[in-house]
Amino acid sequence: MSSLGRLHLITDNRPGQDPLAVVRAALSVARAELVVQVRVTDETTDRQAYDLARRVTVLCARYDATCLVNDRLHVALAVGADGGHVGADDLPVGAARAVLGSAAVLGATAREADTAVEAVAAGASYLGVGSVHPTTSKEGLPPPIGAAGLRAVAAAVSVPVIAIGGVTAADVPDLRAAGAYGVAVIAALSHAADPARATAAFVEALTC
Ligand SMILES: Cc1ncc(COP(=O)(O)OP(=O)(O)O)c(N)n1
Ligand SMILES: Cc1nc(C(=O)O)sc1CCOP(=O)(O)O
Ligand SMILES: [Mg+2]
Repeated sequence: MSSLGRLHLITDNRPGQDPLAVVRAALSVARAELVVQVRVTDETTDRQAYDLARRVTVLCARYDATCLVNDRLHVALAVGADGGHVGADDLPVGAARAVLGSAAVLGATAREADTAVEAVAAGASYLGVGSVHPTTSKEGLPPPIGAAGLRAVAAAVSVPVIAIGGVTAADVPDLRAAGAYGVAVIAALSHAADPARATAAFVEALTC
């Protein structure tokens, strides 16, 4: 069985957000079960992304948690992160694998079985699959694929499938039943009144 964490916290560094506070709270509860994916806005400079990713990498190391960097693989390499995540507008999966090396964790976004199989063949070690539900955290996405779409992708691959898009802790049982290994969230943790408590609800649902 894969040792990849089942709860993926994707950072939100939009104005008014405090990504490091959310990461600290989530790590204190989920510990090594947490994967933090450092995702920054397009307006964020590489220097700012580097500073955030460096801090997150240090925090994750204290808990033996995994730190990934979204899109900006040079930042992942520069801070010594565990790997990265790429989608359709980023480096192709094979190129990303070549950049990160064979030992890195490499996630790829997939919405259908055929692209999922291609991504795994090109070197993806897990897949981010969605959006399973409507989300307010990313614009311009195709319609949600639901649990049925997730099931079709999960049945086609043997790497961990991480469900993404409008996921709450209450959704976890259905998503696991559809083949999800874990979930990736922004709002459910970053916009929670109590991120530590919200993390605990996810951990319980993912590990029971
Ligand atoms: C776990 C996970 N799944 C999917 C995505 C989306 O990646 P991408 O399609 O490249 O979109 P951006 O996040 O870069 O806007 C993800 N980041 N993580
Ligand atoms: C970054 C991202 N990618 C998605 C995809 O479907 O590819 S959905 C998404 C946003 C997920 O945030 P929330 O948990 O707040 O819905
Ligand atoms: Mg991307």
